[in-house]
Amino acid sequence: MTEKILIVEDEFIVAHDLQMILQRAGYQVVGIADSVKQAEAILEKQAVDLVLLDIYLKGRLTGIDLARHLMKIQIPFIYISANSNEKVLEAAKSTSPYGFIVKPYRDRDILLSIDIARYRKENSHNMKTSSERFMQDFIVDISMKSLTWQKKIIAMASAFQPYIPFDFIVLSGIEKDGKRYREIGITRENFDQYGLLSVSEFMELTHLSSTQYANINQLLPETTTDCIYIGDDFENVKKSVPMKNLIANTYQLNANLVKTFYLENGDQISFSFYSRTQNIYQQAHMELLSSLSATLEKKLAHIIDLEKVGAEPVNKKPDNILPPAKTEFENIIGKSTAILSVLDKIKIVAPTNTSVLITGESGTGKEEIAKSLHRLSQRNTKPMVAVNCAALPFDLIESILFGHEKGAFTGAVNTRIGKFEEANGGTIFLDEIGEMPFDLQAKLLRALQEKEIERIGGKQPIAVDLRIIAATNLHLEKEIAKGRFRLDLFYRLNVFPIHIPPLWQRKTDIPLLAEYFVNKHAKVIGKSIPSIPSDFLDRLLQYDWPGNIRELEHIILRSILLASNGKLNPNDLELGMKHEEPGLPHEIKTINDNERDHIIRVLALCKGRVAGSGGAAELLGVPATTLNSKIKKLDIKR
Ligand SMILES: Nc1ncnc2c1ncn2[C@@H]1O[C@H](COP(=O)(O)OP(=O)(O)OP(=O)(O)O)[C@@H](O)[C@H]1O
Repeated sequence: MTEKILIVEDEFIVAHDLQMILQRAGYQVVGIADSVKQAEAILEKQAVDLVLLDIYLKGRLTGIDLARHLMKIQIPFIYISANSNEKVLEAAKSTSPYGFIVKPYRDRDILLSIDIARYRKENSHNMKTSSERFMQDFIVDISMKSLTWQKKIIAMASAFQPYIPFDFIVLSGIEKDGKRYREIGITRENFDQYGLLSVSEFMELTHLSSTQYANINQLLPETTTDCIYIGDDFENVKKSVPMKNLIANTYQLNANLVKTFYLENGDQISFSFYSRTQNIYQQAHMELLSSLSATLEKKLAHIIDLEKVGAEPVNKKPDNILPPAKTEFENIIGKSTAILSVLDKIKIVAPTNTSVLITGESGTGKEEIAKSLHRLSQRNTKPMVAVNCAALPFDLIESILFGHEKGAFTGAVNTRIGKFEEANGGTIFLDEIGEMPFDLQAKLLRALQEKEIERIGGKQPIAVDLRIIAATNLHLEKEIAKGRFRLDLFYRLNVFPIHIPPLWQRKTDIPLLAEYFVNKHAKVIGKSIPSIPSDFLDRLLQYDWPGNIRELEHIILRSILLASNGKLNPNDLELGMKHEEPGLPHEIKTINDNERDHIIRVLALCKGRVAGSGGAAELLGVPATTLNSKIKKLDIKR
């Protein structure tokens, strides 16, 4: 089918140039508009598959205004603008475009961006239908299981979580007579661990007497009208509905989505989803619930037994019906809202073929997330090949990625298979993608789009079937604004972004991580550390963790090495966590001298051990072979 494209551009010459490019490539141009008003008139009359959109147009309204309308009516669009400064990009980004082309452009930039937009559209469509299908099947399935109503509710909540993230749900039932409310709360305790909360337990938690509770509830109970409350709307609804205010304050919640289902027997069941994450609920969440309405209205009566809700005691302990988190994410420790939402995202995207861009500061666990994505994908029997783009020698990078033929250049004595071919059928993990040389970014983009690579000196392209996961600790939009990163590559990679927050934003994970690292390293080192003293933990919690989880792990490893009589000493932490004040040191050392001194200090700490767990190489975060060659080069002697 020929895609129908609308051009919204106020410069006549540019608009006609675009039209020629598109028509030559076989696209149908359904119109050219020079203002938002004119574009809206065409959109009303014509079916349009894609809009090419300039930012500054005739009239008061800009392309960004039209973009908001296009978002609503779900028509993909690509910006074409001469303005690529950070501010414009930020505003454009908030409208979720499918691409951004900077003027002046070449014909192939336009065509490539349309290909990328098509890729993104197919992905979001597949993701939407697969989540709808999954939830439909799940609801039917769980309704037929012979489980208690409590277990069924928890199973359903847990299935909803990746698609409609929440920290708390209020389930309200209104029976046929319209009078009696049945209410129950669902709390998230951990990944795939939920607890049910009865009204009396909620009263206990909030120190309210039944009269006080009844007063609040009678004033205005939890609402049942379908609505999304985010930002100011959430603040306002808290003021007008005291029950919402109480719930939000009790669990530090910041957004709410309400959806009611009308059962065949006349009962109504309403779901009020709450999240700690601000602005999290969007129209897409409501649409997913609406698409499930028919199934839910038929099946909910077999899942939630309103007669029993409120009449029976609920489980106090978190219930756990699905396989425990350990089997899925055993390498990722943490139960902060921030890390749980990362795990939810992994769960959604892992089984698909979608490209993922992982962002986060150094040492936040980007590589661990990439490993989980691969492990939970259908490609897990094939390799995941990791490439650190920052560590590749500039002149060899192309050959390392794509391979070369024998004799392709001086020194190419044998044919060499590149990382892309090595990862065929599996996943390629491009770490530190922001460091990839600009020229090579075009080749990478071509490889991704055309699904084929060319070895240096090769005569024919080689087909590769890969899933790409990229990671960066750079702000890629800033790199784009500085002209160091390709905008089109960014759009191709950033199909499903996962941001990992730094450790200081999820300090609640520190005790769990500390316990995990103490157990992991004490065992290998052969020391018994039965517990973590509270003063040691307090000290860890006070620190601001500029180096994230990697730094936490190293500091704990070093405290274990220094511990005597099986007791971790908070004073040992001082050593590791002290930060030099910025500024010039008294004595200016060469880089080599500095490196030499640092290695000597770490070797002394590890009693001269280079390799293995607890060895200097591990503490320094380099392979033992690298450290050995540095020791030799820097002439470090025992
Ligand atoms: N949630 C976690 N649970 C347990 N270990 C973790 C977690 N996150 C990270 N780690 C550990 O912390 C260390 C650093 O993680 P990782 O290498 O994945 O970080 P990164 O973000 O890729 O760093 P960089 O940007 O420097 O490449 C690793 O040893 C990893 O196993």
